[in-house]
Amino acid sequence: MSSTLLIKNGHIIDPANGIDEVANLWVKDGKVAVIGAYDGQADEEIDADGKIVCPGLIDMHVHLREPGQEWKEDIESGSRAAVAGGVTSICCMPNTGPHIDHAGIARQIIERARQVNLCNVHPIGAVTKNLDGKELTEMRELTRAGCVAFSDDGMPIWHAGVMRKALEYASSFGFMVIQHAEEKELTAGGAINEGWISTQLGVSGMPAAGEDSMIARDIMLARLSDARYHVAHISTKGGVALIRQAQKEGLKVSTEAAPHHFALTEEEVLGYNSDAKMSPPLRTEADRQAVIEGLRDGTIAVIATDHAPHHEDDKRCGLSCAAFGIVGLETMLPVSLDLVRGGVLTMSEMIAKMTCNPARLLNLDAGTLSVGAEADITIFDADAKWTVDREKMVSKGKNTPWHGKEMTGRVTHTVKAGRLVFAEGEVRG
Ligand SMILES: NC(=O)N[C@@H](CC(=O)O)C(=O)O
Ligand SMILES: [Zn+2]
Ligand SMILES: [Zn+2]
Repeated sequence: MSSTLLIKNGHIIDPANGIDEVANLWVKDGKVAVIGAYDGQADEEIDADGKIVCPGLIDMHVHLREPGQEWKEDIESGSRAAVAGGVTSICCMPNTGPHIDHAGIARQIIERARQVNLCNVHPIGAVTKNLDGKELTEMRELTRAGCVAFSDDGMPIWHAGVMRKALEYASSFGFMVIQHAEEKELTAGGAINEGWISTQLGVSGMPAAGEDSMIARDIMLARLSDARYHVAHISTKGGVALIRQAQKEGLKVSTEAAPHHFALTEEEVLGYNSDAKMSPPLRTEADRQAVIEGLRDGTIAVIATDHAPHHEDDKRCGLSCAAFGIVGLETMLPVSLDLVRGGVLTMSEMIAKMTCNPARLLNLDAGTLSVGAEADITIFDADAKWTVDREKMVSKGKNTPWHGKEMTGRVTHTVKAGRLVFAEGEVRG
């Protein structure tokens, strides 16, 4: 049976197709059918007057914790948090238990995500077995099982020889290696950024040089093999400068920034707040400004959350011992809208960093409102105000640094393949 959905009078922004206009959007049988005037009767209507209608958001850096740590998050709760945040496609990192280091686990995750049936879940395969940085996984097998990139995220690919092989091999079939850039010899034992705040608090720090030196080495390796290299969650001024230079040289190097790294600084940890502890850590104002400049000039093509849910027990044990990571899916959009309000990005540029840009890097068939495309659509009110309440988060993880903070901008509807999966503050299905 055929079904139609009409999204009426919304401000449609589709960066991939250069669309930026108030119009009607018709969805037929789960696909984008028409943008513009069209007379007809729809089975379902959404009034999007005064709202923005864009391709469903893509978050290419998420920790779903399943299999292995389902008390922190699972594929279902993570998918629910995603659609509550307007996200219709997520890439999940392999630091699960077991790790996504063989095809069977990747297939299981995809199968479970299909059962949950809320958003697309694309696994990222491990670079090395057990994420221990020594022996490469069966990378080709992982891509055949549905993995869209490779990373040992949580851990760096430390050995230069292993990294070189991974870059060469992944690139030979067009995939990129995503590096958690951290020189552990410099960061071991650290909990927050190294600087005057770590000194004042008496907490061990992680110097920016730990991130910069790994990125510098990797760029040399990417140059050596003309490989596709992507830096996860970039946080330092030096790192952004290195990536910018490598791109000028024509290397196939890209990066992403997480909302916390362009919105917050290390001052968040002054009250020993472990919900502001993550890896890489919140840095200085100069680093934050450099990340913002990188987003502005295009060096940083993608906004990705690094959604890293943890249980209370892993967080409420003091700054030094608390787990690294914060949740991000449900606050990604309003925090990023500050870039638009601050004149850093146009609305279309911001949306591109969460839709067509990650889709291009990962070869995903998503992130556009092209006629005939799967109707994954996010509708939001850019001016709606709401207050973050950790207890009301859809994610199992309540570890947000924004608890009690007012946000401007709220997702009102999320549509997945033509089906309303989030509306009126409720996840459906
Ligand atoms: N970002 C974090 O602080 N934590 C991540 C690991 C990671 O992204 O490196 C996690 O898995 O908890
Ligand atoms: Zn990481
Ligand atoms: Zn991560």
